[in-house]
Amino acid sequence: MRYLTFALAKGRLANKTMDMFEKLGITCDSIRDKETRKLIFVNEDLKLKFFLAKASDVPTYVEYGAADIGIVGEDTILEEGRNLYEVMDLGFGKCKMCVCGPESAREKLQHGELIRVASKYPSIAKDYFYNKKFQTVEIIKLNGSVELAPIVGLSEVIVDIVETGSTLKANGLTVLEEICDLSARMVVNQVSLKMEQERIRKLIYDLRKLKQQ
Ligand SMILES: Nc1ncnc2c1ncn2[C@@H]1O[C@H](COP(=O)(O)OP(=O)(O)OP(=O)(O)O)[C@@H](O)[C@H]1O
Ligand SMILES: O=P(O)(O)OC[C@H]1O[C@H](OP(=O)(O)OP(=O)(O)O)[C@H](O)[C@@H]1O
Repeated sequence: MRYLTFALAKGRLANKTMDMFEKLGITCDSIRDKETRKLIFVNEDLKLKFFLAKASDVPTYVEYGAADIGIVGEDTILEEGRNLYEVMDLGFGKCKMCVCGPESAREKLQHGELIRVASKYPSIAKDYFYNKKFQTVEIIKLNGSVELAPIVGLSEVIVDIVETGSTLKANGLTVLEEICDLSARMVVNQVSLKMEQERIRKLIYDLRKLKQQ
């Protein structure tokens, strides 16, 4: 039997993913070890491999077949636009993609003024404003701590993930428009889904049952 390989977005989703797999009896030695510099973990008995990758790279590994299955946020899937099968909403990692800024930016949005939009998600931001038609925007790509941008005058608004809203609140910002709900998803390589149909379908079936409990 060949190995089935999983690419997990490292960071906050990886632990929740392993919690979910452990409930199905799928474990992996030392993947939880915070000290380890290892990136790949093997379960010999089940013929499974897990590797931890930067979230934005997970869809790339899966599209090229370096991983059969990926677990990643829907934000990353939308942003990367790779050819994948999205097979399951895992029900954790829930948050919203929003346009945020100081209250003073609301009017600029309503009047369709030219605004600068800072985001880790330039493609999602571009699509959102393109579909709104009347708003002209300049998108500025950032790589993190995006809430800084309106505070220091880099942009009028940001497009970013909001979960509890505490980062916005702590920085005097607010949600101005909601773009979409997000959660963690399971994605599958298109060839793997055909070649490993039985094992992947069984996994999806088990995860669905677990979700209903
Ligand atoms: N409050 C939240 N903030 C950020 N991401 C969240 C939140 N809640 C759920 N998520 C989900 O977790 C995913 C991973 O977030 P995490 O913060 O671990 O990595 P990241 O900051 O996107 O990656 P990196 O630090 O490599 O840039 C996000 O893509 C999103 O789908
Ligand atoms: O609504 P909240 O619960 O406050 O969560 C949202 C914050 O969390 C994320 O940042 P992250 O911690 O991933 O750091 P980053 O900004 O450097 O990506 C996101 O970009 C927001 O800043």
